[in-house]
Amino acid sequence: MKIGSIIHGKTYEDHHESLINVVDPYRKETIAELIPANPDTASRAVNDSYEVFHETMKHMPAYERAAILRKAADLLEKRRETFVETITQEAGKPVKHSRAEVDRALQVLRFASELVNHFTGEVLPMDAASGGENRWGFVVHEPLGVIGAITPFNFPLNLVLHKVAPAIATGNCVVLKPAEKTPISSYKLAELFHDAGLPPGVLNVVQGGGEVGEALVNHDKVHKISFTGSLPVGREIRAAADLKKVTLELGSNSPNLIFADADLEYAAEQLVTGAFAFSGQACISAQRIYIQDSCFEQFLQLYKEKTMQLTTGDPREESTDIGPMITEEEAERAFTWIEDAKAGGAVVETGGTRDGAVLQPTIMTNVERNMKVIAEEVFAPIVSVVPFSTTEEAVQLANDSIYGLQAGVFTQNINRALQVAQQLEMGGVWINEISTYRQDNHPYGGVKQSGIGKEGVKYAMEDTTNVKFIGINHRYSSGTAD
Ligand SMILES: NC(=O)c1ccc[n+]([C@@H]2O[C@H](COP(=O)([O-])OP(=O)(O)OC[C@H]3O[C@@H](n4cnc5c(N)ncnc54)[C@H](O)[C@@H]3O)[C@@H](O)[C@H]2O)c1
Ligand SMILES: O=C[C@H](O)CS(=O)(=O)O
Repeated sequence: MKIGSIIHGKTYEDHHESLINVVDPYRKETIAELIPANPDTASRAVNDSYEVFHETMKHMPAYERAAILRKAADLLEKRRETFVETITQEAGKPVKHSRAEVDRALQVLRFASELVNHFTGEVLPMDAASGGENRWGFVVHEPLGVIGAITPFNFPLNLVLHKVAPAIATGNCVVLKPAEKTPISSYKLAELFHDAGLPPGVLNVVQGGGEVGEALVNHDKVHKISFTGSLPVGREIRAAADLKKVTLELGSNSPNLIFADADLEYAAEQLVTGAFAFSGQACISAQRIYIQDSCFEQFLQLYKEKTMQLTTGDPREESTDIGPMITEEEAERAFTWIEDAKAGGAVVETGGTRDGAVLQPTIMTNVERNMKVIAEEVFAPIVSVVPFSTTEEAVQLANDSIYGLQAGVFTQNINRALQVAQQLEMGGVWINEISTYRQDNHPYGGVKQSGIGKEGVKYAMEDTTNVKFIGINHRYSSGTAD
């Protein structure tokens, strides 16, 4: 299967000397060949979306946009298993987690279709200012135009839809550049939108690696870049984007704080999923667990027992909890971080071994604050368990990071929970829930070096519009527009 860029509903198969192999990370078989867009193709995709925006999309009424998004959701429901298989094949994601991703993607489309008809501006009380009598003021949201969406490998459907659905909902066109390791979901999604009645050119897809992403960032007809991916690439994009609007959804080393009064059994159970689902390759994966010292041993024991029950193997099997990482190189990189930490005195409580791209779920203790496994985004099934004594110390340890995306706090004391939630330097805090839990309707996006801007359907919709003010002096307004 060859996968090319999709422009105005047509697949482009540019002549290109170096095709990119899309590899099933578990079977290590090539499942598709990606034809990278050359600079002309990337530019053609943007120019086409720009024309379609001015000729069609900016005039499309809300009810039509809502209907297309609703139809897309219905089609996704019908094609659910195809997308589940695709995600499992291209990302190596265990099938039960792929199913959860598709179900969330469905909700993203439904939230977007419902919000379209309720997305309002406001009327301002202009006479709040002295001299403002006889005036009305309106705030309206206008679509930005063409949005360049650049996405990562780990949620190849849902994180794409977090950009595409809100942008369509507010009347924009999108040129999407999916991750080159997992481009098939996006290819199928473009087909799905076409079948749902989205006019050609509203969603164009350009295939390839970083250089194709750069072409979008540098194109003067792209009005906004919405990027999800790593911090180094996010930095480059921010620097190159000049005056374009940007949303950057970047990395994290998410902390989870467990106080002695918490339900330890529950916390341990949740944190097995929180740290190890999809081999820790989620930006809000639980990477740091801070546990009050009086119950450190009890928690660690429980946590180890539960972790050792995880089933490793073929991601196509329903019983598999842990499949491969995205590549063997990534598994090797994470493995060397474990070895480095061990050399510095850290202890592997369970796991710590690698077979090809499969890294066993690994719990570490005795980890020092500057070791990579805790200080950097590990993006692998590795979690560090660290004791604390006071609330103040727990907050200080959790905030000791360049990142601030999402955290979990486990305690039965609501006053403490709220106090800690306020003190954590995070985009989001969950109480009695893991950092890794996300619903697609809440605001989501980090502080510090975890990013800029928010997603979560309604919040992403706001970020895909220009806020325009229109005022009227109604004492002197008369006549008709033409
Ligand atoms: N905050 C979030 O919501 C969130 C969600 C998922 C993943 N992530 C982050 O994504 C990272 C893992 O994903 P990844 O390995 O695919 O990330 P990545 O940064 O390597 O790649 C992301 C995308 O950027 C493109 N790209 C690479 N270089 C580029 C450049 N110079 N200009 C423009 N585009 C470029 C890639 O081709 C890909 O499509 C982790 O750091 C993870 O935390 C964040
Ligand atoms: O990888 C980070 C993602 O934001 C995870 S999720 O799709 O939002 O759960």
